[in-house]
Amino acid sequence: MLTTIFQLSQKPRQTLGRPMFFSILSAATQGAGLVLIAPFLTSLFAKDISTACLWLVAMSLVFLLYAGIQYYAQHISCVGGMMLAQELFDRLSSHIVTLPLSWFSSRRMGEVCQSMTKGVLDVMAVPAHLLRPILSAFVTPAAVLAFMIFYDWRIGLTAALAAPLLWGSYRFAGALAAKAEHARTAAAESVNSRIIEFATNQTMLRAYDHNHFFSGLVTKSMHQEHAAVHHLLKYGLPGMVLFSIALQIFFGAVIGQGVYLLLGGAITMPCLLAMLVLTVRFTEPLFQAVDLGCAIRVAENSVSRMNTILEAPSLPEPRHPKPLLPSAKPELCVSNMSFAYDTRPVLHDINFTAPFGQVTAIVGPSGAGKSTLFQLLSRFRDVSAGKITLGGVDLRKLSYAEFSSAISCVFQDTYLFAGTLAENIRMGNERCTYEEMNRAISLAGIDEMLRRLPQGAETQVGEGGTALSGGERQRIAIARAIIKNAPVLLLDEVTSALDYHNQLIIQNTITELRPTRTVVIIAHQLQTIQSADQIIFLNKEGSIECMGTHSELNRDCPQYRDFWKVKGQAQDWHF
Ligand SMILES: Nc1ncnc2c1ncn2[C@@H]1O[C@H](COP(=O)(O)OP(=O)(O)OP(=O)(O)O)[C@@H](O)[C@H]1O
Repeated sequence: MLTTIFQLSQKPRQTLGRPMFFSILSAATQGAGLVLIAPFLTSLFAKDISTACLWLVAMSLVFLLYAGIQYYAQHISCVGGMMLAQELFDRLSSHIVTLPLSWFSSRRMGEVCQSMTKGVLDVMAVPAHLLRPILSAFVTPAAVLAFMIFYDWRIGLTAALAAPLLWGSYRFAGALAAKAEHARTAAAESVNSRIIEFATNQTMLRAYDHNHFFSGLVTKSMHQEHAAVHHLLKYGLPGMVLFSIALQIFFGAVIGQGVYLLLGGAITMPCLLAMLVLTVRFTEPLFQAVDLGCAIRVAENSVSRMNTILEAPSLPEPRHPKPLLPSAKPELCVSNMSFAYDTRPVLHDINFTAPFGQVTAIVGPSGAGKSTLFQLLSRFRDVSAGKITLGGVDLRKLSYAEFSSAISCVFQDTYLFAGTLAENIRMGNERCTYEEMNRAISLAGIDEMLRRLPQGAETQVGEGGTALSGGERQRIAIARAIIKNAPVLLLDEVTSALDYHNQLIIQNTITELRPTRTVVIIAHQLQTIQSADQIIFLNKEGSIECMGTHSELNRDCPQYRDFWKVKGQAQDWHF
């Protein structure tokens, strides 16, 4: 596991190397201090008080040195642990943002949440709290064992022969619990996923009075986690018992041989006492290691889960020394493009160009693939066949930074971050001037709304923008996209949450932005797209049925005409 953490860390010397070095030094000094007990006891029993005093002073000095090294080791271990936690968090978050959307699912939310919170803390505990006792558990007994062999080779040899038995039972105890620990972590992730769903879908759950039903599901997954913990205890306990038995055998063997040698006159009583004291000190760190075994396995599991996330392939991110986009007025071009979710084809042989300075609208019946096309244009997914180019460059060849600076998106589900309205708008361009901000606010039609709020743009929007209406959230998102000032503007259902008055404002905004942007809109409202320069009409099969202006399609494309007729009838429905 340490090798894996070494590989995961970008500064392994600070996070693990130095803590390890000083932990080993501290354990070796502890071992040296412990072995001095033997000559001290021997001199004491021989009534050689002055030599005993000398050994006592030597022992005190070594323990003083040990205390100093241990303090320093503890300090740099904690610092190393915190650095490691920060590094892992940064690595995970910067990798997650490069993953294709297809990687995310409800189950994965639990995995990501668990890895980025508890997982990071579990791994941080390795250098911060576990490394030193675990290393002591090996280094201190090894130092004591070396001295025992030196002091009396027969007792030392017995201890050395018993060591593999201890090591074997330690490994066995670990292996037994590791599998159960894996199941427990999976169960904990499942609980996390359920809790995230429970907390984020309160509106729907209340609307359908399903809170009781869903909290039952949460409770069920919690019971599964409890069962996994019981399972872990069941499998962890026999290993620990076996290790304790192995320790008792070891202890018994050393005592037995010591007494045998004493009775035969081969060693003296002080020598036996010194050996027994050393044996006790030999076993102490081992007991501690078994206690910490569970924490080590938890950290091992967390490391392996983090690796699974970090090894998930990112959307390819090409790097170029120079920007590739040749034009500041790029057009979006979709050529022979098809897309499938896994094996399920959704879009077939799509061909169209969205020119600069024009508005291209994408319409079609539900399930035709409009949102999928939007995700492909905004490169949240990669096409399965064909290509999408921006300014003549394949999107897959553009770096994330270059692509992102060329495109701004407004999504159907607008999310605002906890903070002020101004902060949320400024996310589009943190360096925007006061004038740019005001222009975006006015273009998005939120100036009147801001005037009504007592704190204006400094009003807190709440997490997710809960303090605002759907339409207000959408207009803030539009202001955020305008302020970014990217040459391509992608809008998904922007007017869906707006009343007629605000729809008109947004349409005027689009008209005003049109000369300086390539605008692509996914629209469900007839009035939104009537003035579009080009309409792409997708059919139920996910192919382009026809394209042209509204009047051209109305004249030449019966499916388009029928589509709006049915939609118009639906809009005219009233109770
Ligand atoms: N993540 C996904 N995995 C698998 N299939 C999906 C996924 N998302 C959408 N689909 C399927 O792809 C097809 C197109 O969906 P899409 O959401 O793009 O249609 P749409 O035209 O935007 O529909 P609507 O107007 O109802 O929002 C649908 O049949 C849908 O079931």
